[in-house]
Amino acid sequence: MATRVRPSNKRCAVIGGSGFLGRHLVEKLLDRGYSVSVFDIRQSYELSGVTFHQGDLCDKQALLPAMKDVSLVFHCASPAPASDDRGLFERVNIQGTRTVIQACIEAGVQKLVLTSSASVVFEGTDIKNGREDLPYAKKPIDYYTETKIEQEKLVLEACDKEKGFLTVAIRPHGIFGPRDPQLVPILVDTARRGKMKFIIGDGTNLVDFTFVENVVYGHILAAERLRSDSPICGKPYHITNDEPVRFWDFMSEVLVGLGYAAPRYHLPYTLVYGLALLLWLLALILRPLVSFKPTFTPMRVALAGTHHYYSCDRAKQDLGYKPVVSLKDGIARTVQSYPHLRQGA
Ligand SMILES: NC(=O)C1=CN([C@@H]2O[C@H](COP(=O)(O)OP(=O)(O)OC[C@H]3O[C@@H](n4cnc5c(N)ncnc54)[C@H](OP(=O)(O)O)[C@@H]3O)[C@@H](O)[C@H]2O)C=CC1
Ligand SMILES: CC(C)CCC[C@@H](C)[C@H]1CC[C@H]2C3=C(CC[C@]12C)[C@@]1(C)CCC(=O)C[C@@H]1CC3
Repeated sequence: MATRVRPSNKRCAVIGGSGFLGRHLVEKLLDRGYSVSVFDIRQSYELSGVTFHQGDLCDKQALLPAMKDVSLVFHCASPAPASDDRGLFERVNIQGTRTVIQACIEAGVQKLVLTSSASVVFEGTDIKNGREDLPYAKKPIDYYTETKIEQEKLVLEACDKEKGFLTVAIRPHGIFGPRDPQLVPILVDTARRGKMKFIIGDGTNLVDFTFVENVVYGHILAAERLRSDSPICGKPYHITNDEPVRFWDFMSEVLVGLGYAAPRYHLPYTLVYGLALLLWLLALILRPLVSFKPTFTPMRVALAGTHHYYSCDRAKQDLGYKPVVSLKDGIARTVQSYPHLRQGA
């Protein structure tokens, strides 16, 4: 009888390992002595100790070789939230996640850690110190969020202690840090086009921004604590910097750090949201004729003008989580890492 190689505890796969969070996770896993197999639609770097498998996660046959002899899988791939391609989100986040689960089970993987999002409970209105028991958004703000909800449900429902397949979901919020492709680049692009002069609302809304290394730490703690006798099986966990900050203070600190002026003039939230909605509708109607992408989408306006911060007490209690990098240090390291985005560069 052929003996099955028992997957090594220190061998894992990162789906989405070429992306912003994925690559930081891979680097930390290597530091901690793991050998890593990366599965991604693109290969963005080379690193010793990492085996790359390029492919679409919707393709089980492509996934299986990346999971060979692997006991632990991190799934942090998703189309970019800025896309408005509903079909793509459904195919990758929902069908693709089903395929990931099937491939894990077929390959004998024991643990699956999903990168979900705290936004799965956000409907565009204030959330203050939201806990994990808030209901999923009934009216998600976009297709990205809609499909992240389904994705999280699929992964958590697949947790099966009897079969030895354990799952957990990490819900980060507003990840930032070196190599982030969206938050700082979008902010700087908006500033360079002279559109970062206005504060939406009164500017006092509190938001979580989470330094990427804290998000990575939360993932690794969850993976290492995931055992059939632990309380974390099949549960979601908020991972934040645990330092809610005024949205506009955070934006101003990054902008000023990079040499741009901080926004100063206030605009009423409802006015900007209404205009963003109108523009979004216009873009939809005119899509067959002209294609334009408004800067202030309803989703961005909602994120910029409301409170949305989350409690990470559950992660502190069950995972022993505590942020490893403060917001102040995270911002300083982020600003330093973008010399090419400085004013005048
Ligand atoms: N950034 C944030 O603020 C937050 C992110 N998250 C979640 O964290 C995770 C990582 O996000 P982030 O690192 O910012 O995103 P990135 O876009 O940087 O990384 C995602 C990676 O997945 C790849 N990918 C996309 N589709 C497929 C596919 N079909 N098959 C294989 N690989 C694919 C992407 O390739 P390509 O770039 O070519 O599409 C990219 O390399 C996501 O699940 C996201 O939902 C949650 C909360 C906040
Ligand atoms: C144009 C400006 C008013 C705002 C520019 C900054 C935004 C690009 C970012 C501010 C909050 C960010 C955020 C996300 C993406 C980038 C921002 C909108 C997410 C939607 C990314 C994916 C998630 O799961 C949730 C994030 C919430 C915060």
